[in-house]
Formats: sequence, C-alpha cells, structure tokens
Amino acid sequence: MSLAGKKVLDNISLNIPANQVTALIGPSGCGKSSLLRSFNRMNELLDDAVTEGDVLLDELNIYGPGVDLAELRRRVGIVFQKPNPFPLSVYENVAFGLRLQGVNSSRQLDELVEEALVKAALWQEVKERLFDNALTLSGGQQQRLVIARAIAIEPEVLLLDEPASALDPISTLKIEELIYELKQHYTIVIVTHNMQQAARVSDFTAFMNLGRLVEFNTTNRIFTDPSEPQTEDYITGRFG
Ligand SMILES: Nc1ncnc2c1ncn2[C@@H]1O[C@H](COP(=O)(O)OP(=O)(O)OP(=O)(O)O)[C@@H](O)[C@H]1O
Repeated sequence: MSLAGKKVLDNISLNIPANQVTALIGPSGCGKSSLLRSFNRMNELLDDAVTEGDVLLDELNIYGPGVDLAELRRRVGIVFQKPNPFPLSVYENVAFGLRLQGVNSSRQLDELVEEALVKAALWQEVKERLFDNALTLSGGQQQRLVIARAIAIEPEVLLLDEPASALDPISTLKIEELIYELKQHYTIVIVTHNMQQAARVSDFTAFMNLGRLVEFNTTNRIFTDPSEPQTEDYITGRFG
C-alpha cells in the first residue's frame, strides 16, 4: 500500500485468528495504523492511497468487486485513539447504528442499547444518565461508549487503534479488561505503542518495522523467544 506515492506497507501476509486478540506493534511510522485501516478499507478515505493485494474476511475478498462498504464496516468496526462519541445522548450514540439498520421499536432499541452498554462494561456507570449528552462522560467512559456503539451492530471484527493511549491508568485497565471479555464474541486487532499492554491483552503479536511484517507469532513467543534479532531489539528497548 502507498500513501502520496510513498510505500507504507510492503508485502504483508498474515492470518488473524478468530476470537483472539492480535496486537500490532512496532516503531512510530512503521505502518501499524495503515495496516489496521486496510482491514476495513478505511485508507480509501485518504487521498492518494493505493492498495494492492487481498484481505480475506472469511471467504470474502474485501477489495474485490461489488463489496458493500457500509456492510463491510458493520462487520469490521473500528475504534480510534481519541474517543469520538457523537454530540448526542449516551442512548442515541448506541442506538444510532441500530436505527440505521432499521430497528425502530423502542422496546427493542432499549434492550439492544442496554445489552451493548453491559457488554462494554459501562451500563452500571451510565444507566441513570442515558439521556445526558455523551460529551459529559469522562474520557474513559466515552471510549467505552464508542466501543458500545461499535458492538451494538454486532460486528465480527473489532479494530482498536491505540484505544487507551489517551486515557488515565484506571480507564486503561478497564479497557484492557473489556478487551479480554470481548474476545469471546469478536476477533480483535489492536494497535498499541505500549509493549506491556500488548503482552497483557493479546494472544498473538505482529511486530512491524518500516512497512514490513518482521515477525508474527503467539504473544508469549514474541516476548520470550523471538526469532528475529530486530524483534528482540525492539521488545528489549534497544530501538524504537
Ligand atoms: N495521510 C497520509 N498521507 C501521507 N502519508 C501518510 C499518511 N498517513 C500516514 N502516512 C505515512 O505512512 C507511514 C505509516 O504511518 P502509520 O500511521 O500507519 O504508522 P504507525 O506505525 O501507525 O505510526 P504511529 O505509531 O506513529 O501512529 C508513515 O511514514 C506516515 O508518515
């Protein structure tokens, strides 16, 4: 894949295991976010992005002809570093995608909104504040709300781009616990700068450098016995 004529991802091939957490790690600018965004064709929103190759979601090549982008992004949700709730109530943030999908019955909406907020470990904190503006929540609560919004429409894959890096340590811990819970239901790919976080939350880790995939293995193996000297140098803090 290239951006503005510069190659940012080169010759990457990996299998993301279902219902596991896969972490993408590597030095700044190595292409982690670009790779993550290639999994639901978000890069196409950037000018001058050119992508070659296939990304298979089950049998579907998401870069093949006739792919419905709205449906793809329902199946593969994404959460960014900075919480970005809509300036609407807590309830309406979660109901938003459901309404777009044609869920109109208020009883059904109530149930699905509650279910998503429970799954996002936020229900207890917001059940009395459902009609407050989402922007009045704390940063950590906003990020869990954005995750609730993403999971309300039942994606299969959840892409998390440094979801906790703008949060305090307690909110970060909540997000990490949430990731652990969510992997029962979803396939999760997380970009993180925080190596301890990758080691804590992920089952598999991909180490990238300069747009290439250097090594992909179980997180345990990457952190205890990596095959590539570059990986070892990075995880022991010798570069990056
Ligand atoms: N919109 C853009 N236009 C041109 N080049 C871009 C754009 N976005 C990213 N790049 C370049 O693509 C390369 C990969 O960037 P990317 O954000 O994927 O890396 P990253 O590993 O996620 O970095 P970081 O850890 O700093 O967020 C970098 O060289 C970056 O400068």
